[in-house]
Amino acid sequence: MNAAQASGGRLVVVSNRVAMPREVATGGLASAMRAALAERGGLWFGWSGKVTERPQMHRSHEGGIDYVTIDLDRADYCDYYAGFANRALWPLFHYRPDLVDYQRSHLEGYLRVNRLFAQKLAKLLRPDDVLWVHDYHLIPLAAMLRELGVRNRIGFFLHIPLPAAELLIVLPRHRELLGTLASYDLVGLHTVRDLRALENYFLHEIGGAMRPGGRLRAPDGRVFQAGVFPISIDTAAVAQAARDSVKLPAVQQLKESVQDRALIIGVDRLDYSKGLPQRFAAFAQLLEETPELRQQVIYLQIAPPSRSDVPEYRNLRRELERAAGHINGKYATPDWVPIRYVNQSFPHEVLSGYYRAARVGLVTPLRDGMNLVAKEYVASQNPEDPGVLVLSRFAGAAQELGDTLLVNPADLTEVTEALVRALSMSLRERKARWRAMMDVLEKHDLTAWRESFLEALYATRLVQAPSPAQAPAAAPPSAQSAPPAAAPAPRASSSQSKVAKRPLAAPSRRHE
Ligand SMILES: O=P(O)(O)OC[C@H]1O[C@H](O[C@H]2O[C@H](CO)[C@@H](O)[C@H](O)[C@H]2O)[C@H](O)[C@@H](O)[C@@H]1O
Ligand SMILES: O=c1ccn([C@@H]2O[C@H](COP(=O)(O)OP(=O)(O)O)[C@@H](O)[C@H]2O)c(=O)[nH]1
Repeated sequence: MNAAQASGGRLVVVSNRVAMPREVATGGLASAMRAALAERGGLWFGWSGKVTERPQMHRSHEGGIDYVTIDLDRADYCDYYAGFANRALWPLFHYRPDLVDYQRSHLEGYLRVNRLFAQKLAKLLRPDDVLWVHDYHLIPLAAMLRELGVRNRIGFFLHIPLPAAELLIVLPRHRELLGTLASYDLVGLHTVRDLRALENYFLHEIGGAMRPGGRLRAPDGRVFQAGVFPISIDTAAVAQAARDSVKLPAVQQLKESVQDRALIIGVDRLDYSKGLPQRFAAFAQLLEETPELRQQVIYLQIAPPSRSDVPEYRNLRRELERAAGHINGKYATPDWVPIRYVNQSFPHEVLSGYYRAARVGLVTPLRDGMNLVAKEYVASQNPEDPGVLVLSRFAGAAQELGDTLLVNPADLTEVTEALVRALSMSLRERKARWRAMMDVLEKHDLTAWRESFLEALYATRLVQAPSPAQAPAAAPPSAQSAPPAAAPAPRASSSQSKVAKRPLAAPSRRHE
């Protein structure tokens, strides 16, 4: 039993995306948290995925998990999700400042929805609950909960990359927004590179200071812990699902249609961060430069549409349709089509069978927080005849899966050469590389990720204070920015603080 279980407190997960039972969860965060909560039970709070005129709150209980979700009205959805989160934060954090479309109204909507989440959630909390907030949609949530008097332990995990400070400062009001990270007890990131970016930003842009043990002190004295926690998959379950997948008609049909050709597979949300145009171009280059492979390979790209209300995503879809049509038109023969481009999502069981049927897993994002598909591909392989992963060095997964073929996705020739190498790799080398990566994934699986994060969250402080269920509705001012009890820190003088005095706040919208 770990510290979190020993406490007896509920785990309360808060994320924009909630994977409801029986829904296909296309997105790493949703699939990972569903598995984590299924193991331990708890409450999952977030957006229902619905956009309605009259937003409602929905409650249900299944498989040991309480689900509480809220709808968004059109304005909130547009400003918060399709606006600030996915047109400002997402492109910037994925090193695409050229795609950032910052609008003040979007930021206001983002703050409005965070405040709405804080108000609804605060009423549901118990004193010993441990909160785990996820991702870039909800950066200021802890600060807003603290304003409402919530003193519970709150951890935050960023699922996407944290870019260098030079990029973060492009965001208007970045100090006010990112400074609120100090209201968490623990901030987790996927890689050491992300952690260094956070430390560097806090030191040089916020005016914070490093404290012993990987803690950071904000200018107002708040201290929080920061650490690296690479997310993972339920390795044993994925491997078992892949073994069982032979029975699935969908998997049998794919294998029959491929016959004895080599299958290359890609599985990605239709997102510009995933490097799909470059990947299609690399595959075209492979066919052009290696004519002997024509007829011998099939590239299956599964790409469920994502964030279609954001123009860049719609443009990408059109671009890929054109590219796939062009490549197939040029190289296809009456009995062979080189690219199978599928804008549909599949359940995990089917995907694991598809991964196992593929000689090559092609995962070439331009930037990616982690990329769980890379890990799922490895875990799904047949140990006696494993396929080869070709992986972008800019995916967080590359930090752990160094035994794969690492490529720079912008270098089409490098990707093409890696594909040739993967397709011709000896069984002996494939087995050796696969075993090394599987050792990593068996040790660092989803349970290990969750436990290490929660252990670290528990270690941040020892004293619990009452939650709003017991505390007055509005906490006294002194409680609002108190540093963690086990980590008291001197308060900086107000002149030292680079964080703007005006708090990030927006009028809250009525919500029924
Ligand atoms: O919720 P959506 O807007 O439909 O997007 C799906 C998710 O995409 C992102 O996933 C990230 O989390 C993965 C797990 O840590 C990680 O492997 C991947 O690299 C990230 O891109 C996003 O961060 C989630 O919030 C979304 O739910
Ligand atoms: O048709 C699909 C496509 C993707 N996924 C899942 O969606 C997640 C994608 O996570 P990843 O970290 O690779 O990228 P993200 O989409 O979160 O950026 C993985 O668990 C995939 O198995 C799925 O279940 N069905």
